[in-house]
Amino acid sequence: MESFSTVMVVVALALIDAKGRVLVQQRPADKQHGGLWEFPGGKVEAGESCEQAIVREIDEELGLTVKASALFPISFANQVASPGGRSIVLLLYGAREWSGVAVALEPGSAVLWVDAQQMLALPMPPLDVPLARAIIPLLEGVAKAETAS
Ligand SMILES: Nc1nc2c([nH]c(=O)n2[C@@H]2O[C@H](COP(=O)(O)OP(=O)(O)OP(=O)(O)O)[C@@H](O)[C@H]2O)c(=O)[nH]1
Repeated sequence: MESFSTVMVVVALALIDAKGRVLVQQRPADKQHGGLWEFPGGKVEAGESCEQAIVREIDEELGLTVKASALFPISFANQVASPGGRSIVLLLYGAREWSGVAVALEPGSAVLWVDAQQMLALPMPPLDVPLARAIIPLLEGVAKAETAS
C-alpha cells in the first residue's frame, strides 16, 4: 500500500547582497504569525522540487527572478506535530545572485534589507529564529570582505 508523508515541507530563501545584508519579509497582520519577519518562501506544492518552489515563491512574493542554479542549502529547522497534527520542516536556501528589485507584492506585507544585528532584533516565527542564527557567519563574512576592499 502506498503511504504519504505527513510532513509539510516549507522552503525559504536568504537573499544575501554585496553589503552583507539579507532580505526579510513581514507577514500580513491577518495571517498566522502576522506582523513577524520571516525569510521569503512558502509551501512546496505537489509535483514541485524544493528549488522550483523557491523560484516560484520569490517571483510571486517579491517579483524577483532567481535561478535554481544560484541556490545553495544553508540549514533547516523542524517542528514536531502535536498528536494528529502535521509536522513542518523549513529548509533555508541562500542566493547571492538574482535579478530585479524586491517589492512586497502580497497585500499587507513588507520587505526590508537588514544586517546581522538588525535581523536578530526583529520578531520572527519560531522556525525562522534558528535559521537567522545560521546565516550570521555568511552575512558577517561578506561585510568583512566589503570593509577590507
Ligand atoms: N516561515 C515559517 N513558517 C511557519 C512557521 N511555523 C509555521 O507553522 N509556519 C507555516 O508554514 C507555512 C508557510 O507557507 P506559506 O508562507 O506559503 O503560507 P502562507 O500562510 O503565507 O500562505 P497560504 O495562504 O498559502 O497558507 C505557513 O502555513 C506558516 O504559517 C515558522 O516558524 N516559520
